[in-house]
Amino acid sequence: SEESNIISRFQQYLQTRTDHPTPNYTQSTNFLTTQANSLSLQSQTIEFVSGKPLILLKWTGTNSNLPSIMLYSHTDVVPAEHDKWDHHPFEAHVDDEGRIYARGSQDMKCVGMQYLEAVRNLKGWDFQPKRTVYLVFAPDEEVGGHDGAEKFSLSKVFQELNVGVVLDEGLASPDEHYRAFYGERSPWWLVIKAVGAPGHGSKLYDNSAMENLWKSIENIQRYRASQFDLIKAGLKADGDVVSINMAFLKAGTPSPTGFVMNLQPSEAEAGFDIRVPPTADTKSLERRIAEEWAPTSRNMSFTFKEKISVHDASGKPVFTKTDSSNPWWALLKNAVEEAGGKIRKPEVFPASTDGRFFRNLGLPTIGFSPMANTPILLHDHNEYLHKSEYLKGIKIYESIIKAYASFDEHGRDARSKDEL
Ligand SMILES: CSCC[C@H](NC=O)C(=O)O
Ligand SMILES: [Zn+2]
Ligand SMILES: [Zn+2]
Repeated sequence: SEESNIISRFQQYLQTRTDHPTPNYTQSTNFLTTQANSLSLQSQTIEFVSGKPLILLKWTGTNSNLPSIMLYSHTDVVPAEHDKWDHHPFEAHVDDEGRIYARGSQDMKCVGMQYLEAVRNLKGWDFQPKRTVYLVFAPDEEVGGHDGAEKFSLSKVFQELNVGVVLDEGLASPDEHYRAFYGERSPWWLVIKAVGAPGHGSKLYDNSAMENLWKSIENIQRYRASQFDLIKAGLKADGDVVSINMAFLKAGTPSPTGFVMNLQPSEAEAGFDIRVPPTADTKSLERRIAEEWAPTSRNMSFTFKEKISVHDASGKPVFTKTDSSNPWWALLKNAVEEAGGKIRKPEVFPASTDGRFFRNLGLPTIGFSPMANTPILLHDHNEYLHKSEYLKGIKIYESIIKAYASFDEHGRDARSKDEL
């Protein structure tokens, strides 16, 4: 039946082994270009970095002067610990309830495939887009996007697409409302290091490396709790506070049986994943890091493994407007509603997506993955998406693509008057 063909195509994509650390992009590229050919979409494979292909598909609009629509997704997925799953993460097993289990079923092979299925249906109904629609399948997102989306966003190829609006990934929603994202927090990956005099494990003295680091961790923990309390009290959403979590601790003097127990080490280090909302007071956070978390007065220093600015080149916080200055937001919301979906108030994405590279250019970019009634399982064991939600999502994209591709005002110029 038609439905089983749709599910089987999704399974085939899920079965491509694009998991890190060694994604097989040859497999995914072959699959996607076969799909593109079956839909008579022009396809191009571009390697900004050798071995990391980006697939660009084009559905030409009747009015190609209008800025185009870019339907963006990444092809790579995070690793999966096979033995901790109920079903093999790359088999795409469908259980009796209709849940499709696979790494990438939520993040975000669902979205990439739903774009294709929606285009297939629209073509079948002879829908003619006014705007050109591009489908982009990019590599490298899960490891930072520098060899995929970033190079693409800065390329001549991209410039020539004259993109007016970008759709990228969002998150599943446990309730019946879809979620959409107009911005995202920026990762600051902080490493703090303490040094101090070594000494006998029995001795109480000031200024050991461990003590110096410990004081920082205590301070960081208090700050973390203050941010988390805002969420717990219902005052702020996940994406609206600064999150900070310890990623590693590195200290101690190794011995054949573990660590030397009666020696206080002369160096100690800890790493933190900090996420900073677009409108955060970054100056005060930087001051906090330098003066409280890694003060030189306590023999400490710090470096960033990653520090993505929350600001654009002109110093303004990066986010996409969702007021009347951005017609793409209202078009999306209405299109989702017309297809029978409900959409929540737009939010700040708590982690990072490739969408940031396009938002940084000033392009309206909305993060959206149509998965309602679904637990958030991205990067988790037993990631799954229910068949019926997947199929519903295709209808949602048909509606969005129809609305976007038919919109014939010069949307890009209407986007944010104070930026022009
Ligand atoms: C700095 S790029 C990191 C990208 C990654 N994205 C999805 O999980 C994240 O950790 O948010
Ligand atoms: Zn993703
Ligand atoms: Zn991811």
